Amino acid sequence: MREQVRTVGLWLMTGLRAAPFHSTALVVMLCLQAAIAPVRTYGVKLIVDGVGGAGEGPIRLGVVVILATFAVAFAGTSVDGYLESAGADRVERWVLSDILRLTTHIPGIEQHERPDVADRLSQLRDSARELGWFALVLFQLISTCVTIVLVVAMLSGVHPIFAVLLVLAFGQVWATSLDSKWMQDTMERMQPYGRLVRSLSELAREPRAATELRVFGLGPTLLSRIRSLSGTMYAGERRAMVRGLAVVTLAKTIFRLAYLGAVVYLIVLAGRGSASPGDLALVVLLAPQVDGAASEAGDGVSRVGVALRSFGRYRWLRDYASSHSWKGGATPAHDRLGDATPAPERVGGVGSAPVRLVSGIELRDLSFAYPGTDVAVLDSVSLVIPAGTSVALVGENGAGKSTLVKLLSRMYDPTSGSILVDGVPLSTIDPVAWRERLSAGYQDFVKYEFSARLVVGVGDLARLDDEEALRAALVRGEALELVEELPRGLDTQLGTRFSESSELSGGQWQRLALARAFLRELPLVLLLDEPTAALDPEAEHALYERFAEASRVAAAETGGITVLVSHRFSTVRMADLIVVMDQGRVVEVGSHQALVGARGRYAELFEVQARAYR
Ligand SMILES: Nc1ncnc2c1ncn2[C@@H]1O[C@H](COP(=O)(O)OP(=O)(O)OP(=O)(O)O)[C@@H](O)[C@H]1O
Repeated sequence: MREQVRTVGLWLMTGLRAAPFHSTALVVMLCLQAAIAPVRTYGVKLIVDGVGGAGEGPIRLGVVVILATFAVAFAGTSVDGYLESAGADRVERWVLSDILRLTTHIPGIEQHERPDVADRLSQLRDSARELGWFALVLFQLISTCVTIVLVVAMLSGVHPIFAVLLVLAFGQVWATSLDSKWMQDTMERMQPYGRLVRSLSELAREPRAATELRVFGLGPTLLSRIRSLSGTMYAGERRAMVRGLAVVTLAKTIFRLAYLGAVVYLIVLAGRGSASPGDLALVVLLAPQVDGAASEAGDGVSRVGVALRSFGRYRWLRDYASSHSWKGGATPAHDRLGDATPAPERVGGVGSAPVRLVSGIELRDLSFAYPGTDVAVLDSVSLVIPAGTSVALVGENGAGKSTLVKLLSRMYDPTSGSILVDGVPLSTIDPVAWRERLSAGYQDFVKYEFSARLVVGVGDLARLDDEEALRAALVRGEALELVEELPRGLDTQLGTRFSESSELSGGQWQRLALARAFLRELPLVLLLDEPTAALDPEAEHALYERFAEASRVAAAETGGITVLVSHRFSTVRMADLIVVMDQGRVVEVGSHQALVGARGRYAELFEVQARAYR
């Protein structure tokens, strides 16, 4: 119940913050409109009673009442459409930007890599439109409730027996909301199918997948998979729809029969002189209003249910973002989904990042399992990386190299053990400040579809307009010539999405990604995770020579460390320290010469590659 109250609180707060004027004006308009039909019917009753002998007074009042309702209806139809859509747009835009703000401000990447969390986030984005319509949904329900209260009050004034109809009207509301709940549950259950259909459909349209799909003749298979998944989804939804329709029809039939019975009873009373003709007119004219209002209230309740679910997800994201904000420097405990436990306070609070390394980085008995799993991907890793060294991580696929790189950039904190930066636990250093001291290049780099200047400049936004710095980074990334050949040089739009843009090859994109990594001068840690996989051997060799030079400068000036992940031993051998990993453990550490001399795992792997080149 407390959770529900918090969700409703968030709902109201969001509407009032995002569209205060529209929300308030809409409430007033809808309440006035809700009163129109019953009040107008009351005007008719006054006229009928006046004509039936009650005199001119009721007739005059009845006419005034009816004219007033027409005036309010006219004013309402002129402005409420605008209020509804403008208010809904404002709320939707506000919520969408808040979702983006919340997700981008989470320092870690768990929410992107953990399927159950990513699933919830995608559900939330899908329901952003529903959040936008929140004001309309809520206010329509309020308006319908006002109608019901007025109508039932009038009917009870005629005879108390009509109050019983209220109970049956709520039976209708309950049936409609049950119908909606079943439908929502089904749609939620079907959501993974929906997402799969969407991702398969995107795959079929994706230009980068076009060649492979054709070579492997995957088109028909993809199509039949999409059809079968859609079939499963629609069958589930149809079942829920039929079940809901049966319950709603039953409730409506009971209500209408009861109302009919009440009207017949009133006719009998009128025959005995216990009810006026105006009372009879009132009851007959109010019949469709009660029926309509009961159905509308049912729809309103079910839409409120949908909106509450959406706002429940929105609230969950807010809680998740706050418990994963790493306040106090600590990452949250690996929580169960939905149980977003607050981050434990850390003694000493957040530390700032050092400006230079004196002793280096030490991994002390470090183990790590990805959140939501209990497989130790890194297992009791202990390693000392002295300041000013370059270290290469090697090992078979899945050995844990990229995971270690993620931990060094504090995308995650270790499950146990620690990373010490000059003796200070990395988990106590502000992640944003720490990342300002890093730079990185990855194999699966991002192809930002920006201008070439920005593609490189995002590596250090402060130096976006520093031509000299950009040029130096391009030289180091072996990308200067490539940019000079672009139609508008650094200001050329890259990618395929704009008519004036230039598309690059995979290797050319990677050179720009490397230039980006080299833009930040003298980082304390330069992380290179297979950053040259798409380069030709000549470019790769030239690049590593420059990169070795850059690491020497960084080493001398700041004690900076370079961490390189690579499967190519010709580059690995240049590193001061080579770390061989196997199934999450460090199995050998040493220089190239020492490890070849030791005739262990490294020597074996090196020999296999060297033989292939002979
Ligand atoms: N987000 C994730 N969630 C759960 N498990 C993961 C995740 N990312 C990687 N793993 C698992 O962690 C293990 C180590 O993966 P990692 O990417 O660190 O290996 P790697 O040594 O870099 O491999 P490669 O040489 O293929 O790049 C693998 O078994 C992988 O399945």
